[in-house]
Parts: sequence; structure tokens; C-alpha cells
Amino acid sequence: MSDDDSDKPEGEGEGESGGRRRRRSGPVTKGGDARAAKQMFERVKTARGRKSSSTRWLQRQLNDPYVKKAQMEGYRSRAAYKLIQLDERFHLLRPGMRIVDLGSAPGGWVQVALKKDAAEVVGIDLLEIEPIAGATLLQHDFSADDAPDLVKAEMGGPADAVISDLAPWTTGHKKTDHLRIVALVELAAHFALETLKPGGFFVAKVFQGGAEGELLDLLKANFDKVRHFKPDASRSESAETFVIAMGFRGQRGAD
Ligand SMILES: C[S@@+](CC[C@H](N)C(=O)[O-])C[C@H]1O[C@@H](n2cnc3c(N)ncnc32)[C@H](O)[C@@H]1O
Repeated sequence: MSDDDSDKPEGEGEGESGGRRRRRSGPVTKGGDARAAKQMFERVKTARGRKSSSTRWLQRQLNDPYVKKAQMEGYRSRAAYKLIQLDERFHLLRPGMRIVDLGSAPGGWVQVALKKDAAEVVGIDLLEIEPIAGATLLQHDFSADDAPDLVKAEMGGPADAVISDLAPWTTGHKKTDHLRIVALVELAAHFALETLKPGGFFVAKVFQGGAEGELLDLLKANFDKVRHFKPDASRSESAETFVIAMGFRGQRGAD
């Protein structure tokens, strides 16, 4: 993953793209390991064969209050608190909504949307996601041509919200990675324009300067309000922030 705010150690968990899998029901992972909630700072010894970047990731995870909170409150990722805090700030999630979550593995944002009594939650990721009761989870590339129609068919209509915590797998080459990240957010915005209903909103993780240039122009042309916000759960050393575009003007504005 590109982002040092990621929930996985660098280089782990890369999934194959292509195949599509549907999951409709299953248990939400509950509870947490009380031992993991220890208050003391945990130091991790560099084990043989473990890269120092993995050691740093492990040490940070063990000492991160949001990791501990997620384990105790039954969320699959610390990322869940980013959506919770975005919602606290902008009052986005309301009961009965149809919500599309782009890049949903392992499922923290899906859990938050369900907790807010969404009527339909469709999550899509290149990676397989353990089932979550009440959500439809697709293992698919959201940028594939057929993805918007697939998602709309699963939801039974246009979405009230498209939320994106997408992070691309990276090459280590700074310029290439930056282009990949920008392209991914732009694709997510176009996905939103194709699937949202008028009045709907789009939330997306963006990097560095936030939504800029063509992306910002696109959002301003199609939404009544565009804001940026970095939730407390987003690590201060991370270049990520979030763009929130509210009041979709409808398909004609997308021209
Ligand atoms: C930071 S994680 C999302 C965490 C999630 N919001 C949560 O709360 O658990 C970003 C995800 O984006 C996914 N992703 C990246 N490119 C994708 C693509 N083209 N289509 C679908 N998912 C993609 C990755 O596989 C990864 O699981």
C-alpha cells in the first residue's frame, strides 16, 4: 500500500484482481483481545527475517490507541474511526441510505455504515473480505467497466453515498506512485458521478495537497459543497486527508 496510514504491513496482503465474488451474510468480527489493549508501550524486537519496515509497522500498531479501540469495539480496522469522525464533523450517514464503499477490505467502513442503519451497503475490493451480516461484498476491481452497473444492480438503485478509502499498491517509485494515487481518486470520483443520486455525497481519501486541479474542478462542477478534513484517527505523519463533496447535482452536471 502506498500510505503509511495503512492497516497492513508494507508488502503484505496483496490480492489478485479480476475475479468477482459475492457475499451476503455472515458474522461481524466481534470482541478483541484484552491483552492487546495493554496500556504500556510495546517494544518489538527485530526478528530474523523480518524487515525493519515491518518491525516499525508492528511497533506502531501495538501502540496505536485506535488499533486498541478497534479491537475492543469489534471493528476490523482502525480506519473505521476515520469514517466515524468524518460523520461526526459533517453529519453524513443517515438511516435508510444506500452506501457504496470503494476499497472496503477488511471492512471497518462497512461496519460503521451498517451501525448507522444504512438500508444497503455494497463494499467492493480487489481483496476477498470476510462476510459481514447485512452487507453485499464484491471481490472486484471498482475501476473495471462493469463495476458501476454491478454495484447499482446489487443496490437496486442509485446510491445516496459513495465513500472511498482506496489506497493503491505501490511500486516504491515516488512519481509513479503519486500518479497512481491521483488516478485512483479520479476514478473513484467518476464512479460516484455514475452511481449517485441527486443530493448524494462522495467522500474520498486523497493525498498530499488534497483534491486539486482537475479533480477539484470536477467535484466543484458536480457538487454544491466541497470540503477537506483530516480526522484525528488519520495519523499526523501521514500525507492523507479526506475530501467531502456534498449535494450531488445529478447526472447532467457530470457532462
Ligand atoms: C486502506 S484499505 C481500506 C480499509 C477499509 N476502509 C476499512 O475500513 O477496513 C484500501 C483498500 O483499497 C483496495 N483497493 C485498491 N485498489 C482497488 C481497486 N482498483 N478496486 C478495488 N479495491 C481496491 C485495497 O485492496 C485495500 O484493501
